Amino acid sequence: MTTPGPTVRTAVHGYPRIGPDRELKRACESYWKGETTAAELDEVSARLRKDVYARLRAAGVDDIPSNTFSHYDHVLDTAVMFDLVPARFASPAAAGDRDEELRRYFALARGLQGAPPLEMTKWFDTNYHYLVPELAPGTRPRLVGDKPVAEFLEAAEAGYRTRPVLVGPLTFLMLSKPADEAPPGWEPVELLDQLLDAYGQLLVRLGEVGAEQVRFDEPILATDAGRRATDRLGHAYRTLGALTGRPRILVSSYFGSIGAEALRVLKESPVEAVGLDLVTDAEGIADLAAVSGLGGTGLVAGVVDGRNVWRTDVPAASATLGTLLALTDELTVSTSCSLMHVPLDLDAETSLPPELRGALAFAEQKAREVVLLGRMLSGQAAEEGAGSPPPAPSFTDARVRARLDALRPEALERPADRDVPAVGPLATTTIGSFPQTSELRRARAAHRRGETTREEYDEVLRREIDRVIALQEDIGLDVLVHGEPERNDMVQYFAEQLEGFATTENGWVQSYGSRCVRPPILFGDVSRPRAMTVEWTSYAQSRTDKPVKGMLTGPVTMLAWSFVRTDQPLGDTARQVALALRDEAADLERAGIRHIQVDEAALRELLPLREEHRARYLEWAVGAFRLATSGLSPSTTVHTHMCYSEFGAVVGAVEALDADVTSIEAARSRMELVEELGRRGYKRGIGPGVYDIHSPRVPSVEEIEAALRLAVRHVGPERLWVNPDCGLKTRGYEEVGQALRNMVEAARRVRAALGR
Ligand code: MET
Ligand SMILES: [Zn+2]
Repeated sequence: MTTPGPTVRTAVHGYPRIGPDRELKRACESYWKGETTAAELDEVSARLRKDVYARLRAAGVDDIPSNTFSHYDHVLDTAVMFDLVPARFASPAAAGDRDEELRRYFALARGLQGAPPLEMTKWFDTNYHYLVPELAPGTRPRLVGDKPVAEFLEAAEAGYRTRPVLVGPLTFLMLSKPADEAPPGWEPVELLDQLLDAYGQLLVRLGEVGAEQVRFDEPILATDAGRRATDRLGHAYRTLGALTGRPRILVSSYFGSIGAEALRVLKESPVEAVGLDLVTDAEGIADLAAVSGLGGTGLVAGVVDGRNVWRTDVPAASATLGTLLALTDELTVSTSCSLMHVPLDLDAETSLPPELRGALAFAEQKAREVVLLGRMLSGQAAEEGAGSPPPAPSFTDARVRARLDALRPEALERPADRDVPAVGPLATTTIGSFPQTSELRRARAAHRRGETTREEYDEVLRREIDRVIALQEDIGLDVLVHGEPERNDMVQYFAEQLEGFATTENGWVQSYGSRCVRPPILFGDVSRPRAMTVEWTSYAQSRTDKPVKGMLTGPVTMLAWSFVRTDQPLGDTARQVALALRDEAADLERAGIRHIQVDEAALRELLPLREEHRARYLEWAVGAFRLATSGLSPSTTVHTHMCYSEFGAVVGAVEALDADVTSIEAARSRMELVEELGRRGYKRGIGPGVYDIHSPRVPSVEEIEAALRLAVRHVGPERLWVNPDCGLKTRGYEEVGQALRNMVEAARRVRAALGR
């Protein structure tokens, strides 16, 4: 058991960068408000970086990454460093003017008067958002920044020999989008050679200052498009590899396997090591076998899950690593991806149930798992490791399982010829939430701290509902909502009330920029002890004669925005959530609610990165939605809502969900999806968002009218619903009132023109 093995190194891809107490969020926000200076912000950031290095060293990690810190986003950092900044933002600041430099950086992320920010989109299938660079044929990448060099030197000064991490050139270009001025058909990846020059300069520069190894992250290789780009991959790393005076190169991918073809290309290229995610799918090992191992190329083996919160099954991971020893001369134990996707430290959680706590590992604990595995592999920790218990215990509930088993397939179908009562033509409604005012937030915080009674807090909520109902009646909307004032978050609100979920006190994860979320932990079989929304929805209904729409968060979205158990397929877990929602929907119906919306905001987000996995996913995702909604009477109107417009990949799913009304973002995509649905003969209701709620701008009656006329042309007036493109919770009442009035007026005009 204690035979000394080869020397094995340990590494992590990255670490939470927001700080143990979300220091980065606070520091950025005060800087934005002008309360602090650039120097003060930089000081906090430097402290946070050093804290990460210190934690990783204390855990015993050998290869500590640098340049994984960011003030907002690592893709944005890369764009700025290579001067890939759209013309609507001012030209580079005079060297040395740090305040100017930071202002421009944040302007790209947050926009300026007259200069909308870069688009934000999800980083692969995670809930982290990156900023999308805009490139055009005339874009000239050049190295103008030195963030990786400066952070390497800063770390070195503090006594840490780090490994700088860069977003790889292929991933960077494939995640960018063509700027408006780019000719149709042009793709950012055509800038590869020019960008490689700039990357090359940076690489050599890093070598000059003493970096021994640089890691290039190429997660794009986990997608179909990335896997098809192996020629470019080979070209990029042959080019970078040929530079003299360069550090060693490690190319890492994550969020899925990269396929044998990409692996072969990297093995044959001059790069010294390849990093693979061996957690997300089981294919990585087969790929390694298919290329007969890596031989002299090092392997960084991601065996500790970087994006979920469960303890690693140490014996199993250790066995995997044992196999890998035969496939490379140089093995490094690592995480599957950056730990920025999990909370920082489990020790900060004091009120989790102990049996659950014992099954969890956050970033701090995961770094230690990596080190333990490394020691076991090199024979230094055999006993320790062998004694480690298996991970996540199963928390099962026989009643939930029995109920699901007993469901007959007929129970999952609503009659195809159902005829829900018409509200339209051009029925007007909203997506659910109304502005979360500071008064509401204060009341919630005070209640959480125990400073107010339940009754007092409920009274605040009832007053808010009164106001939201009165406002909607005044505006003249057709189907009203209660406004969701009781919800801090559309997932957490339900997670707090369902069995099988736990919520954390400090489990913050960066979602974008300074925005952090605390994903709930779905650890056991899910059930609903009592009704979750009926009280508020019924109260709202009691205040108006217009129909009030009940609001539930759908099963896929509940999963997408939580950390989910891995001891059973996601689809099985989704069914349990769906069953609880089915009960809730039934209770709403029994309470007289005639419209029920089940939001599937994240249906697109969980869509697998690779086409070949999509059909299976859509099957269970659609099945879960149907399970949640099919118990309702044929005369209840089932609504659903999705938050995105690039819709090709899921248009079939929209039809399959079989909701009576689907609201979806369309404001920015010129009603393309309505056209597509019209073409396909879609026969249910559709509510293309008629204006973009992500901006405070109030849309004019005329522009909404134009959008509606276009939509009427494609699907006719009867099935067309009129609504904003998402919930209104992030907006203010002033703009919301005006925007909705304009929306209702636009609908009235279009109806009048149709003689209705
Ligand atoms: C992100 S989708 C939001 C849907 C939810 N009903 C809301 O209006 O806020
Ligand atoms: Zn939405």
